[in-house]
Amino acid sequence: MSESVEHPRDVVEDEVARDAVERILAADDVHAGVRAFGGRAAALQDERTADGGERDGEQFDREERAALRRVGGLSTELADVTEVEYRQVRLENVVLIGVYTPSDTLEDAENSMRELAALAETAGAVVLDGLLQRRPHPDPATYLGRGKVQELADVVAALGADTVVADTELAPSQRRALEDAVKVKVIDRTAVILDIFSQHAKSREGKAQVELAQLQYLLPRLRGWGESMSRQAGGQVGAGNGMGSRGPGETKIELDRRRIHSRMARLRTQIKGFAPAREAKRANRDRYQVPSVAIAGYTNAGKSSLLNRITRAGVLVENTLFATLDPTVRRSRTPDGRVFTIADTVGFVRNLPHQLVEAFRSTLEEVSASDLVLHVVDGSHPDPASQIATVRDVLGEAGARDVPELIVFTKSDLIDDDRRILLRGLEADSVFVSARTGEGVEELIEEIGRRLPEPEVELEVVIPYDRGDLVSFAHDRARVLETSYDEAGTRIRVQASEAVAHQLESGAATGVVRS
Ligand SMILES: Nc1nc2c(ncn2[C@@H]2O[C@H](COP(=O)(O)OP(=O)(O)OP(=O)(O)O)[C@@H](O)[C@H]2O)c(=O)[nH]1
Ligand SMILES: [Mg+2]
Repeated sequence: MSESVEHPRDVVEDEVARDAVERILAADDVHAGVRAFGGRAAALQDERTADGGERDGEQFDREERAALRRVGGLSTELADVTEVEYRQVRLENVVLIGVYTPSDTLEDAENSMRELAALAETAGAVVLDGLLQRRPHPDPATYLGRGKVQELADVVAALGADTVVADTELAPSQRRALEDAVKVKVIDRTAVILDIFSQHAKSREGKAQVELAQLQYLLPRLRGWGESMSRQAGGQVGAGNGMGSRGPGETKIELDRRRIHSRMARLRTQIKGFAPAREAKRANRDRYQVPSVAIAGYTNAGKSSLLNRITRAGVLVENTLFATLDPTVRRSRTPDGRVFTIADTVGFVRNLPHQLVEAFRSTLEEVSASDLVLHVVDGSHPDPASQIATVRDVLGEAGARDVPELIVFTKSDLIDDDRRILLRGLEADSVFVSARTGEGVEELIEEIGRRLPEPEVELEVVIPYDRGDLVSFAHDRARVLETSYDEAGTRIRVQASEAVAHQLESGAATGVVRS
């Protein structure tokens, strides 16, 4: 049911959209209180490195002044917004909105908006503009202040946008009120993230997890034309009495609700059904006590690239958010020859919808069962500290708080020495690597070796020549220190876990020496 939607990005269309922004930015009307961004999608690697992302106050002012410039005659008629299109958000030309409170700095608010732009683009949208309002707190009824909502409606009409995206999770009633005022579809950050996940989910388990999260999100947001009637009915919804309190629209919603509930129940059962396969794999690793490393980190941090560097595994690397949704587990070795598994995981993002954390819990548990978390941080990101905090929050929620963590600043090819010093100050116990140039990767693997549990048994055995399988087993699961060839078979000296040692002993010809 969660088929992915293709959003072919037409270059020409993109240009036209940017033209519209240029045109609007060229004007200089003065409006205070709402800020706008020209900076696009700063969370995406190439955008940032391409234009350096630098802007001074003057540029910012210009944007601010231009933000609410009105262009007449371009309006999008609202035909029908009676239902939430949750599964295929079908974002097209969007305007982003955000509120920042006095406790947020402007810089944070901007970073968050740029990230929202990157998310919207990843979902397939073209971002036309972004508006920020400073307020003591978001308006409970309309998110932005009432006056600003009208200005937003004007901007939307002027730009010909068809969707507004709010940088928050809107209450269902806020979304409705905004939609009524702005006359185009309004969605929130959560819906965008869910949309990206549904486009990127590949495995059956991933798809089921995302669909469950989408349905959970949708449930309180069902809307039909019966909704206004139930509002008129003055809180009698669901009481089932009184004429007019149960229009046909509401009946349909009831029906939808029931269908959603039963679908969710089925998905939960299905997801539970996937657990045994994963547990079997994990149990097999556990049996021979193969140490496990999990790579975790913010989305687009460079996790898959690093895994590729470490294992040459050919994992999908993409300059897009949430490229990886299905955990990949590979094997690698420490420099002294010990085997460990290393797993890639789904990226995190601030305000990761809690429905998703819930739905991906089983996947995240993989992390909590590991011996070491490589917490990968994009060293070139403008705000690594808050990314680190976000990732630690989610790891905590997933029960991985007690797993030893190694901070890995990646993309070191993009940062200078000052930046290194700054990052080192942030996290003293960290390593720097570049998946692109390979810098620091060997040191990282050495560090992994130092931090993984040591095998406890040293053993010398002679394995008969007809048991080649046991010799390769030893190479696979243990650290082979010495090999020589006797008449009776292959003599090897290994360091191994108890379970592996036991296996080797049982197949050995003679001369088992334990130390
Ligand atoms: N310059 C540079 N770019 C890098 C480096 N590592 C990764 N990248 C780029 O960063 C982008 C994201 O890399 P991924 O490895 O897909 O990141 P990820 O953390 O797996 O991302 P998700 O799976 O989407 O959460 C890609 O465009 C990479 O080419 C690096 O060391 N240096
Ligand atoms: Mg990835």
